[in-house]
Amino acid sequence: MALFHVARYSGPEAAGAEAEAEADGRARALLERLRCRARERQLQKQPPQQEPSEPAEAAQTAQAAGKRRRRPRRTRRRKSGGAPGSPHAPPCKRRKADDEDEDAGAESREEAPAGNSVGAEAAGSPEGQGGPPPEEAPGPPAHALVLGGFGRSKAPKVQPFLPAWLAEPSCVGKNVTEGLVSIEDIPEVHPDLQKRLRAQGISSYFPVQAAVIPALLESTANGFLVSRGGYRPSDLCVSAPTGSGKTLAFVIPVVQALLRRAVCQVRALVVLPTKELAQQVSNVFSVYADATPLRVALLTGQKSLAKEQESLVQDTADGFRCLADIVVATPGRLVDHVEQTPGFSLQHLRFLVIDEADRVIDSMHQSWLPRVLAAAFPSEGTRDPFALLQRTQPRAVTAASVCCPQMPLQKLLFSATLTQNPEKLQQLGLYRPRLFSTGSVHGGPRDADVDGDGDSGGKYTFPAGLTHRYVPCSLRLKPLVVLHLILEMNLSRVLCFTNSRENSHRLFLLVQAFGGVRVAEFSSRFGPGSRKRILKRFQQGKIQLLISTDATARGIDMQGVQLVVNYDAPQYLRTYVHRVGRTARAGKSGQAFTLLLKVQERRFVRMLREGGVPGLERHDAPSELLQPLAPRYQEALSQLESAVREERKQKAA
Ligand SMILES: Nc1ncnc2c1ncn2[C@@H]1O[C@H](COP(=O)(O)OP(=O)(O)OP(=O)(O)O)[C@@H](O)[C@H]1O
Repeated sequence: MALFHVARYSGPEAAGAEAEAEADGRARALLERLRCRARERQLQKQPPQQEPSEPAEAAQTAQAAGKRRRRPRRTRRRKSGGAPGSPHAPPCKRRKADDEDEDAGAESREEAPAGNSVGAEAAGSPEGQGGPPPEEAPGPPAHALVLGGFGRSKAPKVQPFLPAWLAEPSCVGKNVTEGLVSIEDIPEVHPDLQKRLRAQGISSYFPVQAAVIPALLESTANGFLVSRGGYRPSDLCVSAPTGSGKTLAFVIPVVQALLRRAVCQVRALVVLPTKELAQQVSNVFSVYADATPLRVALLTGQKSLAKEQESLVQDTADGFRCLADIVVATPGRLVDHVEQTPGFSLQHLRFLVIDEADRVIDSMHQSWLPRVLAAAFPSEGTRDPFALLQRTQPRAVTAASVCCPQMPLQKLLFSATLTQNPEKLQQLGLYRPRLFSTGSVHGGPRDADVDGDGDSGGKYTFPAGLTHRYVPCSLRLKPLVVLHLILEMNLSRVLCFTNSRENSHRLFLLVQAFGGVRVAEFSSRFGPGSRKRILKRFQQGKIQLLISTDATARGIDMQGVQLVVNYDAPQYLRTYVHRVGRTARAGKSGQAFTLLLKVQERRFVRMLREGGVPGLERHDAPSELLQPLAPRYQEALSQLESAVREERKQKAA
């Protein structure tokens, strides 16, 4: 079968003759079509029983008419675009011309229906004079689908169809300084924990805590086994801004629920994406579990596997004894223990908390969750037949399934940028999930380009005390602008993000060579111990400018960060949300500056506008203000060069 039709160009005369013949043919076809139509109309007027053979004939005629009706379009196309392969029409242009022609045709068809054009042409024909006026020409049958208008009409935006639990979340207040609920107003919280909260300087709950804590406590009101009404508790998803107190929203109810436990078993597992975050959350658990019999274990790889194993299980004469009620872990290290630690059991797990859940979902390819679930729900063969609680995967409720008590495993997901993509959430196997969210039902940025994963599903909520600015500048002047901002504003705690550890290191060397700023860098170049020390020194105010990769962008709670500088603009909104969220935490104010090259400006401004950033201001760094720093900067640049050369030599040696 030929894929292309090649028409040979046979000179202007031939082309003219061909055009004439074509025009003639078109006129004949049109005439024939009008005749057919007139015949059809006549037939319609006559009762069918008078002419038994007519339907078939009419069908044939209609078919013929249909065939003929298609012909003019083909000729028109040939006429306007030239023959395929013709030198007058290069292939790609021709296709465009075809499209335009088709579009225009479609549009004209919509504006002036087929009947009209026929009518116009029929005005000059004998049948046309005798026939009904064009507007009386029968249109397509009511049930027929009329295609067309693809070109110009604006396609309506496709709204994602969300399941009810995502479409109708329980709304949580956005602003942590408004709608606070005093500690006494949630009497369900254990008095000892209330005392602890007050000792930490907390007198009221932030909105997300006031919403989530009672909901979680309700699901454990009847003990570990079932929630109110005897049903399995719902899994919870919580989406609230950075610094809005999500950590306490799960720490308080988990600690309270476990207070009643008789035997030490791993009953709460908290999974976080980085070591630093896991350490931070473990510290918070320790504060609230301190005066209780509950024990917290941290599994991140900061200590050796053997040391971590010692904190988890004890090998006794009667068998293994569990030493931890709450385990806080990073996914990789958790899997190591599931596979290599004898006696480490997750069969009594009651809570699985996934903090920074969207990031953890992104790392689902590491398949840590199936392994954890396999350990939590043992298969038939590996189940202890004498265990009091026989645990099975959640399934349809039947008389048989409720006859013996089951320890439910409740999943709790937290993030400032929780995915709204039902398909991604489905990977977690959530049971009757419930969403707590500060945002409206998300329908904003298409995750794909704003977030890179196509799933934020909407605009994000930012801390109310955060101001967003961008500084247009050239690549050469970026470091100078950072120095200018710090020195001009006289800031004591600034966090500066770059997109790579190389960029962080170079900027660090440059600022160090410039002098006058207490600077440090933070990236995967350093081991866990050094990283911990750097963060501590930053917390203590010993470091004025911390230059970091995205390793500190998520979840890290550092007190008193006044300014976040995006030295390298983040590619995705989700990254921006977390980076700038290191300031303006817990109702405080803070500033975020993003340095933008000319080529980045448009996309970035659009991304933030679509992402729900409340007012992005432009901040110019005029050259007269940068000028006084220039000589020192030039000197620092030459020092940087020699420092880099030196480092290369050392690496090569
Ligand atoms: N009710 C409260 N009153 C006062 N401060 C609080 C309260 N709850 C939490 N905080 C403080 O607010 C800060 C931020 O809390 P937290 O780290 O839990 O925020 P987050 O929502 O998890 O932020 P991120 O999304 O960045 O991880 C912490 O320093 C915490 O001690």
